[in-house]
Amino acid sequence: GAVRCARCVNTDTGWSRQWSGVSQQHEPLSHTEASIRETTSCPHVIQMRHAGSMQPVCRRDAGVWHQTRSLLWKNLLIKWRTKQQSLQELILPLLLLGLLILISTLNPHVYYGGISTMELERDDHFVKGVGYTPITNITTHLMEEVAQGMHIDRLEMFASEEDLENASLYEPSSYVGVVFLDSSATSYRLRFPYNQLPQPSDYTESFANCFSSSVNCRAANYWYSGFIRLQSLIDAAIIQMQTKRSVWSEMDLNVVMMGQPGSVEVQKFPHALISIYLVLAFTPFVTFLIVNVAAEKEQRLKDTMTMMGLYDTAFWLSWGLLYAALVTTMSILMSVIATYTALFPNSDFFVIFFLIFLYGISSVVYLEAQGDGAVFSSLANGPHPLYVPLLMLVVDCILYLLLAIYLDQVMPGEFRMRRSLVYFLKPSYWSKRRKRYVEVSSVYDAEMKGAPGGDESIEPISPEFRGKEAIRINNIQKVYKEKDNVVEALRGLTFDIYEGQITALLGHSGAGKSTLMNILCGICPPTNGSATIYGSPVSEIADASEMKQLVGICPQFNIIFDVLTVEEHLRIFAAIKGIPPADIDAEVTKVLKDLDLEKIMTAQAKNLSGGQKRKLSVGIAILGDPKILLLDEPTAGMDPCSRHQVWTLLKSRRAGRVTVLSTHYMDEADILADRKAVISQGQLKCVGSSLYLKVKCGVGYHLRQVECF
Ligand SMILES: Nc1ncnc2c1ncn2[C@@H]1O[C@H](COP(=O)(O)OP(=O)(O)OP(=O)(O)O)[C@@H](O)[C@H]1O
Repeated sequence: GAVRCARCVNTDTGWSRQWSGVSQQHEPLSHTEASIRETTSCPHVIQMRHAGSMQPVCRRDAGVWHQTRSLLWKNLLIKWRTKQQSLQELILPLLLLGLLILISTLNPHVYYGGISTMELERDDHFVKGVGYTPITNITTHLMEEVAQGMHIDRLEMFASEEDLENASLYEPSSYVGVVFLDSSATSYRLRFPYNQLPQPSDYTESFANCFSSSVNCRAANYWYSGFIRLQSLIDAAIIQMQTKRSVWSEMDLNVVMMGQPGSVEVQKFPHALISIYLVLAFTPFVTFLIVNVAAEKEQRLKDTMTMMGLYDTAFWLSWGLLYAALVTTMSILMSVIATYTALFPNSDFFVIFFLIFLYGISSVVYLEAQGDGAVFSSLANGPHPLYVPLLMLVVDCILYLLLAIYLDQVMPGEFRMRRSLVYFLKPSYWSKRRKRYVEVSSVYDAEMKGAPGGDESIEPISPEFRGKEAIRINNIQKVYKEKDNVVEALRGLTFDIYEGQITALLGHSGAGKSTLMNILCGICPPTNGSATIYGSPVSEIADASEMKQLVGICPQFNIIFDVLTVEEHLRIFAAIKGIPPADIDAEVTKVLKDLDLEKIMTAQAKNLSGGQKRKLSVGIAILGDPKILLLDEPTAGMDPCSRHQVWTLLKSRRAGRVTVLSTHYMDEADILADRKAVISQGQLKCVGSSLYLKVKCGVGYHLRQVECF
């Protein structure tokens, strides 16, 4: 490692000092000095090999946690600066909770103390009149006996049950009927007014009255309505008739109501609302989280950050941790409020907190209904132990997280490489990738083997650049397929891009420049052909964080978070790129100075002009002084002064690096680029210096002289 590092420094001293991320010395070092210093501070080395030479590069290690911290800070800033949205997230659940508490207070639980076993008082004055049917000697005899025992005011006989019913209509509340069902009158039916006996539901619904007094207890109505007395008297009269022996005088009729422990009547309405409430309370969090994540995906910020070396884990963690903190805070607040008010007065704060936090409200309602509340003792006991929903909810959380990560990988959207459906089963996914040298055929190889160069459109490269093919593009084709439309964006491009040169891609709109850039960045895969960066296929760059850190990307669109300032952008992207925290200040200051962004460093991105936003995107690309710069129309929308600043910057860092930019401006390509590739309708027209292009393709200005007579 030491020897390789020394070579890496020898390639370009200044660049290597920054890449090692340790030495901040700016005065020139002799190669020997630099070698000694860098040897000790270069623990990581990537093997980058290309046709005939091998060039190791020190790599930075971003680290998931380092990135997560920066993104978390970014998310906090976004939340802070979009206060209105954040307030909605926090206030809505609390407002709803207030409403719920109000409803609970207006519908309080009813608490009943226990009742002891008691004998019901004798009271049989309810039966005023009794009618019976049919009229026979036996029934008349029986009912006369009964009437004596009941002290009934009126005893009437009816020919049919229908007549008896009609008569009862005049005295609906106290008229009782006895209907004998057989000739021996041993079987009979008692007809009592509906309001004098308990309904089947009274046993559960009106039980509460039994605690206040036995008179109001509907269950005791069998006694107080005279039902039991009448039944017993008829039975006694039948027995007497059958056995010729009076039993009524021997019967002592008493009713004892059994005692009952205390209970709580739970109001169903507020508790039904609680389940709905929890769903609603967390809805703003879910909504805004989706909005935030979707916005970053929609604006291709996530994909671009991924191409700059962002770990997916860091992205998900940064949002996940922020929202976990918000949900935790909200759950604590809700639990405190809920346990200290009428909502869950019997429950333990911590258990309620866990349940709210993990969304297990149904169990709380159940336990509150039992009068015990959700307490620690109910975690493992009872018919519905709480640990079951708690466990299920934890499993839910893990499952959803894994699902989010999986879907993000297999359905990444338009601007990222799609992984196979079973990518996690492949050993290559779990093993850390090392760069491999992949031989691709190229113009240069063909020349070296003595084969004729053939293609007149490609200017032969000067000898000092031979063996410095950093990017090799081999017969790349890209076809976009939409429903009925097939667009051939690139039709077999083959050329090399050299280290130490600035290469410009020129072409009209729709020529395929951005497509080629995206393929080189690894943002989209080619349909056919291959491209390699220092021998590594670009498809591997998407999987290799070390390689991503070699490449600085400025896509055609701006990589901008509206509410973050220029300086904050640079700091956050510096962390994503793995620049050590100690070096970030210096690196950010350098970029601000180089691009003259110091005056607007505290301005939020949404307030920048188009050209300023573009400058910021270029600044982000050059952060960390990457070995390879891929800039898609970097100066679009910039004023002449800013364009010059960018040109100067790119020229100053040309040596030892690979710079590729696409542009519409011929003057820009002329001034800046050592080599220009002209692309038209997805095909390469010409590659070479300005002079070569002028000679071969007639690119540039033509002066025609016409003689006039
Ligand atoms: N996602 C896409 N889906 C379908 N067609 C696309 C897509 N991206 C690009 N194209 C098509 O591919 C062709 C090349 O587009 P590309 O953006 O690469 O051109 P360009 O040279 O960068 O143009 P400009 O200079 O205007 O940016 C165009 O015809 C374009 O319509």
